[in-house]
Amino acid sequence: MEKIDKVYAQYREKVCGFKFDDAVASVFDDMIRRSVPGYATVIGMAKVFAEHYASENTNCYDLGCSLGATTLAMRQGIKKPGVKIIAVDNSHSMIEQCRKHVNSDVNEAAVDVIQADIADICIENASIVAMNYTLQFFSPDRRKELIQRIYEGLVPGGLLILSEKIKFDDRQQNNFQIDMYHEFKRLNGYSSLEVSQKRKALENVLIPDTLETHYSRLKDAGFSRSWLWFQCFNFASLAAFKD
Ligand SMILES: C[S@@+](CC[C@H](N)C(=O)[O-])C[C@H]1O[C@@H](n2cnc3c(N)ncnc32)[C@H](O)[C@@H]1O
Ligand SMILES: O=C(O)C(=O)C[C@]1(C(=O)O)C=C[C@H](O)C=C1
Repeated sequence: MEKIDKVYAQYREKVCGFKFDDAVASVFDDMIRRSVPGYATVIGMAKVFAEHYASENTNCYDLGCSLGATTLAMRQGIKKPGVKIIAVDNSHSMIEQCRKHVNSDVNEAAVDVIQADIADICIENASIVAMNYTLQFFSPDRRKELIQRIYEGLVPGGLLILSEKIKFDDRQQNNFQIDMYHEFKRLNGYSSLEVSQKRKALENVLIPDTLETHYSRLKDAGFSRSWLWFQCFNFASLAAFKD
C-alpha cells in the first residue's frame, strides 16, 4: 500500500532544514505528487522526450533521480539500441528504493543507479539529461558550472529537460503564484500547519531562481535554444537544446 506523507503533520517546536532521509524517502511518491503541480504530466513526458531524442549508443542521465520516476518513464520511451540510463542521487535512502524500482521494472534499456553527488559525476555522450526539481537544491554559486558541464556532456542535437520551482521578480505575481500553490497543497489534503512547517524546512534549502535567470544561465553555457514547455503556478519545465 502507498504510504501517505505525514512528515510535517505534527507540530514541531523547532523545524529543521529539509533532508531527503528515510522518513521522506518512504513517503516520497505521495509527497511529490501532492506537492508539485503538474508532476505526473512532467514526469510522464520523459517517455515522449526519450522516444524522440534518445539516440543510438548514447547515455540518458537522470540527475537527482530520487525513487527513479523519470528514469522509468525514459526507459519506457527508449526505442534505439545501445542506450544506457544513468540515474544519480546522493541520498542513500532514495537510491536504495530506486534500485528496487528499477529491478522490478520490465523495460529493457540498461540502467546504472549511482549514489553520488551530481557535482562529482562525469557527464558524457548524453543525448538526454533530465534534471527534475533538483537544481533548486544545488548550491546557487555552483549552478553555472553544473549547467556548463551538462552542456559539454551532451552530444550535438542533445536535450536538457530542466524542471524547477521558480520565483518571480514581480512581487504581485510572486505572491499570486505562491498563494495559488499553497491552495493547491491544501486541496491535496495538506493542513495549514503542514504547509507552513514544510515551507520553513525548505527555507535556504530549496533556493528557486527566476525563469530569466535560468534562460540566461542556459544561454551562457552554450544552449542555442531553451523553451518553456510546461508551467503550473511556480513550477516550470524547460527544454534546452545543443545544436
Ligand atoms: C525533488 S527530488 C527530485 C525528484 C525526481 N527527479 C523525480 O522526478 O521524482 C530532488 C532529489 O535530488 C537529490 N539531490 C539533491 N542534491 C543533490 C546532489 N547535489 N547530488 C545528487 N542528488 C541530489 C535529492 O536527494 C532528491 O532525491
Ligand atoms: O513542498 C514544497 O513546497 C515543494 O517545493 C515541493 C518539493 C520540490 O519542489 O522539490 C520540495 C521537496 C520535496 O518534498 C518534493 C517536492
